[in-house]
Amino acid sequence: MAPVLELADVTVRRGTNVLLDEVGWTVEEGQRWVVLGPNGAGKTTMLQIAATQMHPTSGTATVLEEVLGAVDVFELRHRIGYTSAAVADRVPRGERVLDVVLTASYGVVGRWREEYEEFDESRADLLLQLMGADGLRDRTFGTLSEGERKRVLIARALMTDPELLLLDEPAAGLDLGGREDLVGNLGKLARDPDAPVLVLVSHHVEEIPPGFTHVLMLRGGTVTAQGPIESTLTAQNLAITFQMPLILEKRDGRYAARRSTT
Ligand SMILES: Nc1ncnc2c1ncn2[C@@H]1O[C@H](COP(=O)(O)OP(=O)(O)OP(=O)(O)O)[C@@H](O)[C@H]1O
Repeated sequence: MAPVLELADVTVRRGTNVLLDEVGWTVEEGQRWVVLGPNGAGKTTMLQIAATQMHPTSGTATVLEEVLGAVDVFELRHRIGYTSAAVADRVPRGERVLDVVLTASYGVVGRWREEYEEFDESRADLLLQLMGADGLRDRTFGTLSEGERKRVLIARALMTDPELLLLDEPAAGLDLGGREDLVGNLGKLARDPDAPVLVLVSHHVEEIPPGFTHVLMLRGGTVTAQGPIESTLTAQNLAITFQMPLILEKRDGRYAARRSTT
């Protein structure tokens, strides 16, 4: 089966800055990836390429078997669910939550004159329910807490029944309870064989939901480690990535890391 996502020697340059440096990465059907790295590592840039929001300066990015630069990205975007701080910023604050989810069907933010079927509304309601946000459907987006917004945006990202779901720091800004709820929901999604291929960007190993299968670590635009999570998510690889001696623990499918003082 062809990979869902394939980056080959992908480099992104802005002026003299190298945001990504000859990155190679292959994501296959059924896999659930976490992308870890410190601030400024290039995680968002990598996800923007996967989401077809950015093209590489050099190298080849193939998303859902289509090569970026040789395809109508607007058609391709329909097959990709994507949440990020930038997506959240584009949602009008006065937009009704149900419409935030519904409008994904047209790839727009802000409901205007599009027509929706009853089926679309039922699906949006179901997804809000799946994310534990069904009580919010008639609220406006601007009145939601940070955690509630994240849930709504993941429901939105799932609306088109995507083949690839890209989540850029979905737990950022959440309190402990909110993070645990989110990790629980993403863990359920990770274990669902019908769920899309998942890629989650995070700074923290504590945010990795159980069921995630692979990890890619990035520092300064360069991949420091990648592969199956069991063998690749090690204290040594984390220490190289975060440039700090670290202790890594795993318990009940969850990870925790802290600085080593020895
Ligand atoms: N347009 C640009 N011009 C110059 N440098 C840029 C530009 N966009 C991003 N960068 C730099 O590229 C690097 C990678 O940015 P990116 O947002 O991909 O990192 P990140 O790993 O997602 O970081 P964070 O964890 O802080 O969100 C950063 O140092 C950033 O300052």
